[in-house]
Amino acid sequence: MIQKCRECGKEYDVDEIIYNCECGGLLEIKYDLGKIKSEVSKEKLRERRSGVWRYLEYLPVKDTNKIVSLWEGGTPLYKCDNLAKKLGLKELYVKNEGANPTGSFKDRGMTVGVTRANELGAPVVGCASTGNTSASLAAYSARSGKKCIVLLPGGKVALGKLAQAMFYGAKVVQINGNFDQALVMIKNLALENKLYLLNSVNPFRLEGQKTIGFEICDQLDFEAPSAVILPVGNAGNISAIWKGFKEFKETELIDSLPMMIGIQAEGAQPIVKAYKAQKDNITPEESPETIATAIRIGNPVNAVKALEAINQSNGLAEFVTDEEITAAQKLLAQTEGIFVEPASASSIAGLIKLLDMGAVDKDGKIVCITTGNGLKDPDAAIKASILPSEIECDMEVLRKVIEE
Ligand SMILES: Cc1ncc(COP(=O)(O)O)c(C=O)c1O
Ligand SMILES: N[C@@H](CCOP(=O)(O)O)C(=O)O
Repeated sequence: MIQKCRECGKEYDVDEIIYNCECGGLLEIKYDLGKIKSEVSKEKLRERRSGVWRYLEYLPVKDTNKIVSLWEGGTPLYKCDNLAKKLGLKELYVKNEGANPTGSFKDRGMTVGVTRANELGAPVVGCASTGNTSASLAAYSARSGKKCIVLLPGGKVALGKLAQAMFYGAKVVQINGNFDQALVMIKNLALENKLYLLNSVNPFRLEGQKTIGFEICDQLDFEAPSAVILPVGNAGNISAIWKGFKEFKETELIDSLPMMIGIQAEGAQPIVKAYKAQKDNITPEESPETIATAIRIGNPVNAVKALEAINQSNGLAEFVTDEEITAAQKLLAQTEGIFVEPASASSIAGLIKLLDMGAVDKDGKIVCITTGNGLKDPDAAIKASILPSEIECDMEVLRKVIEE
């Protein structure tokens, strides 16, 4: 197991704390997949409890006694027949990552990332965040007795996420700036050795997130879906999940790969623009804006990897409007009983848009990933709801109201 630069191929020992190669390229964890193939089998994996650590052989951990876990992963893959019928689809699934311990997919990354911090003996961890990364890191650092510092874009973090980061005991600092600026600042602190950085520039964290791909295949009886649709912000998740699918295929646990479809919000779509212009890197957006605050990101650090995942998989990238996001959020809640935060609903909004454009095969096996729980952002949900009627304690009035 080594850290390897995706750009120049330079290799680094796994114990070296480094976030970018000296050439500036992003790092990836590489394994001896031949060895893993000889060690794992579908049956062996199935004997273990579901969750991130079911896939231990594929994870960069040396000392299992150092694992920091809140039982993350093992999230439901709902077959959504009501929604499928409405949209004219044969087979639609929602992989609901909102069911993780802190309510988002970030927990999969943090169990591995904070375990790495534990192995390295790092006493302080930190991140910049639009909300979920901070909520998750705060929880895992509490569990492992580490100090946690989070940098947030002031006034742009959903209430539930802010409450989580504060309540788990992190030192929360809000900047008068956006997420992209916060990430530059916290990375500077990491380079000054003030903390161990656990944003998605950290390749160990992303290894945990690739288990979403493993788990989808596992839940589909070791078959890959035809398409996976997910929201894209800093773009670590789509890259990680694609890596997961490829590793499962290389170790012969699946025999095909899905199209990776990334969805961004209209006001924060650097990857969509680059994809449509057939470029392999983005032009950063200076003032990203969307109701889906989790993906309000203009300069995604993993953009190159995400574009590669999309292109390698014959996938695509599309944007959706805030109105389409809110409509999809409601539709999913009211047809399937699944309450997700706005960013997550962009996967459903994207699916609807792509179906209208004829860009998705209606007969395929489609998986939409919903990345965060609806309770994270109560303001957005309440704004989009019909408010309760208020009445006196009078049965006559009540009867009238319920008939309206
Ligand atoms: C709920 C939610 N969905 C999607 C994303 C986007 O994930 P990524 O940054 O890995 O692209 C994030 C965070 O970025 C998020 O918090
Ligand atoms: N949506 C993210 C943004 C940060 O992304 P990361 O994957 O680099 O941590 C968040 O929840 O903060």
